[in-house]
Amino acid sequence: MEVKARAPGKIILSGEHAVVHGSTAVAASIGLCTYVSLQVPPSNGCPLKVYSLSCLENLRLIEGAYRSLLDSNFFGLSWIVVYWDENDDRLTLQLKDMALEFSWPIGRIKEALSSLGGPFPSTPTSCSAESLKLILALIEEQNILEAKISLASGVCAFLWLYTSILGFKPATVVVTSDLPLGSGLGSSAALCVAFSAALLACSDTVNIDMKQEGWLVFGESELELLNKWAFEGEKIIHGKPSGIDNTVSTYGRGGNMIKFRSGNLTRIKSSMPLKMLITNTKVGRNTKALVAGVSERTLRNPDAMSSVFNAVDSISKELANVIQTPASDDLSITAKEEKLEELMEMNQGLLQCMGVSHASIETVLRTTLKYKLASKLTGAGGGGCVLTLLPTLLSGTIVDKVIAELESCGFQCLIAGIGGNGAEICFSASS
Ligand SMILES: Nc1ncnc2c1ncn2[C@@H]1O[C@H](COP(=O)(O)OP(=O)(O)O)[C@@H](O)[C@H]1O
Ligand SMILES: C[C@@](O)(CCOP(=O)(O)O)CC(=O)O
Ligand SMILES: [Mg+2]
Repeated sequence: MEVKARAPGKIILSGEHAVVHGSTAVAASIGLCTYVSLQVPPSNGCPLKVYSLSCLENLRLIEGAYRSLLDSNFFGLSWIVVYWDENDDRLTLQLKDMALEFSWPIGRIKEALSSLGGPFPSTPTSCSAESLKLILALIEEQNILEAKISLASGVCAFLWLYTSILGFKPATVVVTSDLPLGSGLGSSAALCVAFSAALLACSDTVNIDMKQEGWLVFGESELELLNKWAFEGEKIIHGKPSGIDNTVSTYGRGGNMIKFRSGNLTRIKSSMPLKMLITNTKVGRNTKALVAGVSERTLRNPDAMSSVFNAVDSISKELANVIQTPASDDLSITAKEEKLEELMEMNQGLLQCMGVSHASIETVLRTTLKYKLASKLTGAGGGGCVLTLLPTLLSGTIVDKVIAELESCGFQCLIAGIGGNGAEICFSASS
């Protein structure tokens, strides 16, 4: 059986970092997703597939399934039934975009992690420091290249989610993504949401008709469970996440945005067309380190930082109001856009106070300001992506000029659809 899951990335229009400290933030999903395919073989001893001898070539497609071949003669033709062999049971994770594969014999995972007691799919549980150590030991055995060591946290999150939700079943899991990694567009959360969605869909906890075709959405209670598991994965990657990224990636729906504060979401409907240019500075950074940096600054300057976080809270609430309030004779779309630009600039100033801007971000701000366009970083900052509001009346020529100038600095620009769908799953018979 194969289950596929997809989960979108996000942009934060206001409130990143401050949201970790209890302020309101406003975010929306974008039309770039992470995809997970999970292939689980049938339980041991069950025939995996029946082939006619003329299709024997196809057997080569099934790695490691040769040992228990059973010859039979069925309706006068020669057929071969292929059984899954327990000794070949492996858990394999392929990170396609990085051309990386991790693979462990199930016996080895059991030996290392059975003390953790999984599976407990309906009880989202945090990965303790001791459990993390055991998981890291399994990853170290795979000799991950130094240059790709930052991926280890994603693999840890995978092993924790996998063994907690499905236990010690063999499977092949393949990950691909449209999202740039470590750029502020929420690739870590999209990964955890897509993993959790695929795993829960395969578990006995979630009641879903596997015969339905096309992309499916979980019901509300399953979405809540999915979001909680994804948050546990995000904790392994971010250290101290607010939960906004996994919430947006789980619950995004039909043009909605999300207002988020202290774990609670309010869906908000935008009453205006919102077009954002996303500029990826391509300066790599790590959310965990940036979030920890803001917490350290807060410990050193509690009163000043509390004022900064309060100011961000007011900006996010105001921004949500502007987005929701319909345009009228008294409040034109242009006036609303000017208000948004001002709020974005104020938020960016406060992000600088938190110490998460970067020279490359400042270059984007200066470049877009030449065209009278307002910008702010999105996500954790320290490099990564910057948002620029593209007002409705802005000519296509200006947009082209800004993009050309930004790209001449070595940055990469894209205009993504805002407010797409959240997590979805799809079943298919394994090929
Ligand atoms: N498609 C993916 N494949 C492997 N790891 C991923 C993938 N997407 C995200 N990750 C993990 O998430 C980390 C990036 O997360 P983070 O620093 O929070 O940045 P962001 O969430 O903004 O992209 C990566 O270093 C990796 O561990
Ligand atoms: C900085 C923060 O507000 C957002 C981080 O987003 P990203 O991982 O940079 O996409 C952290 C969080 O809310 O968990
Ligand atoms: Mg992240």
